[in-house]
Amino acid sequence: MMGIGVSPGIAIGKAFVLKEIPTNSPKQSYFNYQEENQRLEKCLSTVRLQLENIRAKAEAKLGDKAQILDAQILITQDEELLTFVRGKLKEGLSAEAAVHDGVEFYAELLASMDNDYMRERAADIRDVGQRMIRHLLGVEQSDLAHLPESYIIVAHDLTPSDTATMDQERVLGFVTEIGGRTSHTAIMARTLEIPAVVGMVDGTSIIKTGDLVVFDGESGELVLNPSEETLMVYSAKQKKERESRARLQALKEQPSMTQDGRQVLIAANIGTPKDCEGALKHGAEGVGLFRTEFLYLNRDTLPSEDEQFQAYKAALEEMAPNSVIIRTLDVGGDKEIPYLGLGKESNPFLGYRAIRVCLRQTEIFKTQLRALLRASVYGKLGIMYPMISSLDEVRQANAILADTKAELATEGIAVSPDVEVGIMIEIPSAALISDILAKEVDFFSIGTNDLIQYTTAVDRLNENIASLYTPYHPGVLRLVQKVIENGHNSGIWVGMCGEAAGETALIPLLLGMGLDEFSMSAISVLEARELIGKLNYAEIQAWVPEVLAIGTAEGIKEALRLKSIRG
Ligand SMILES: C=C(OP(=O)(O)O)C(=O)O
Repeated sequence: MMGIGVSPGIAIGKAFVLKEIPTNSPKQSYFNYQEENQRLEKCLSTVRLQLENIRAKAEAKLGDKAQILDAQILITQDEELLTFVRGKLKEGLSAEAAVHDGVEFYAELLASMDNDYMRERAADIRDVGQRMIRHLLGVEQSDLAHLPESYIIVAHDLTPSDTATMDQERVLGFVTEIGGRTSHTAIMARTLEIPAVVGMVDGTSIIKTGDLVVFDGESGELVLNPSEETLMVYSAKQKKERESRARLQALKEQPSMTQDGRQVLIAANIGTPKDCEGALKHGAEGVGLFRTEFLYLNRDTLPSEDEQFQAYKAALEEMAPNSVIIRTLDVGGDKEIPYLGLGKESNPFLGYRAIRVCLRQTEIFKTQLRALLRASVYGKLGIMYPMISSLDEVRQANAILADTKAELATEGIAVSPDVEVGIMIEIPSAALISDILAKEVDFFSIGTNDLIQYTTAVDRLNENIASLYTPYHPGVLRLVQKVIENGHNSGIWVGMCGEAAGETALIPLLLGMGLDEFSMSAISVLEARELIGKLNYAEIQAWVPEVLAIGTAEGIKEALRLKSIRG
C-alpha cells in the first residue's frame, strides 16, 4: 500500500485502528427503567472519570494544551443535556438510544448556529456522546492516552486533541487516510519524532486492529502483515536508521559548513517552548519559526500578555545565545480559533487571516507584541509577520510595533535594542516585490508551505491533488531565487521555514541559490548538516542556472538526483 511519507523513520508494530463509531445507534427500548437508569448514571460517572484522568495525564505532559478536555468534562455535567436524556429514558428508550438522541439534538442545535465557537462545541458534544455510547454498548475502545501496549495508530485523521493527549511512549507510528505533508498530523509527527504516513486511502477499512504493519515514513510505503523476508528487510532498515542517527550525533556541536567554507544556519521549527528541548537535542542553531498559534488554540479565551510573555521568555532563555524567530499570530486557513468569532469563509486560505486579523483587531496584535518585546531581554529575538502581501501591511505592522515600543518605554519596561524584525514570504505578490519589502525589514523567511499552494493554486491539505503540490515546481523555485537575490541586494539575510527547507534533495539547490538559514523539523537538522558538510558551494552555485532553466518539477527532481549521484 502506498501513502505519503511525512515523518521519517521505519515503523514496525501492531495496528490500532481508530474507528469512527456510528452515531445512529438503534432505538432500543428497555425492560426495566431502574436498571436502565443505573446504567446511565454509572456510564456518566465512568466517562467523567476517564476524561479527568486523560486531562491530568495530558496536563503533566502538555500544560495548556490539556484544556481542550475541560469542555468535554463539563458536557458530562450539563444539566440541560442530562435532563433531556433522562426524559428520553422515561419515554422508554434504552440508555444508549437516549444518549444518542440527546447528543444529536444539542449537537444539531449548536451546529446550526452562525458562530464558530458554538459549532466547535457541537463536535465536543458528539465526541463525548460517542465515548458514552461506546461504553454503554461495551465496545470500549482504549483511547490514545491509555494504550495497553505499543501500537501503530491507524485513523481517518487525527485531531489536535488526539495528538495532544496520546501516550507518546506507546505510539510507534501514525497512518491516516487524509492529510498532506503540511497537515497538522504531519507537523506533529515530525515534532514528536514519530514516523508517519498520510493519505493512505481506505486505511481504516483495509487494516484491522492487531494486524502487523511495517511502513517507511519517508517513502510512504506500507506493508500489511509482511512475510518473514519483508519483515527482515524493514528491521534491517530500522537498525541502519538508528545507527545513522547515533552517528549524526557527532555533528551536534559542529557548524553547518560546506567543504569550501560557506557557513549557513540550521534552525528548528517549534510550536511550544517545550519543543526547544528537541531542537537542542538535535543540534539546531536556533529556532527559525515559533508558531505561536498553539498558544491560542484549544482554549476559550485569548492568552493574556503575561501568559505569552512567559512562553516567549522560556523559549528565548532555553535557546540563548542562539536566536528565536517568533511568528506573530497566524490564525485562519486551517488554524481555526473559534472564540475569535472570525466566521466561516468559503475560501479560508484566501480570507481574513494572520496579519490581516492583527492589523484590524490591533488589541490582539499589541498584546502579543508587548509580550514579545518584554521577553526580548532574555535572549536573541526575531519577530516575524506572517501572510504579508503588500508594502502597506509591513509598514502598518512596523508602525504598531514602534507604538508598542514607545508605550513600554514610557512605562519604564526594558526592551532589547537588538530585536530583528522580518516577514514571511509566502505569497507570490510579496515575493515579486521583495526588492521593495527588503528595505523595510531585517530578514525574510520563505514559507514554502503556503508559497507553493498560492503559486500553483494547489490546496496544501487536499490529498487528492497531493502530487501537484511540489516544491520542485520551477515557478516556485524561481520565486525563491528572486527572493534570496532581492534580500541579499538589500543586505538582509534570507531563510526558509517551510517544509522544503528540510527536503534533502532540495537542500543543495537552496544552498547554491544562497539561502542563509534553513529552518526545519528538529529531527532533520543533523542530516541536513551532514549533507551540507559534503557539498562544495562554488560548484553548486555554478549549476543553479542550469537547474532553474528546466521546465518541469520532475525534470528538476531528476537533475538534482543526477547531481547528487555525481557528487
Ligand atoms: C511555515 C509556513 O507556515 P505554516 O505554519 O502555515 O505551515 C509556511 O507556509 O511555509
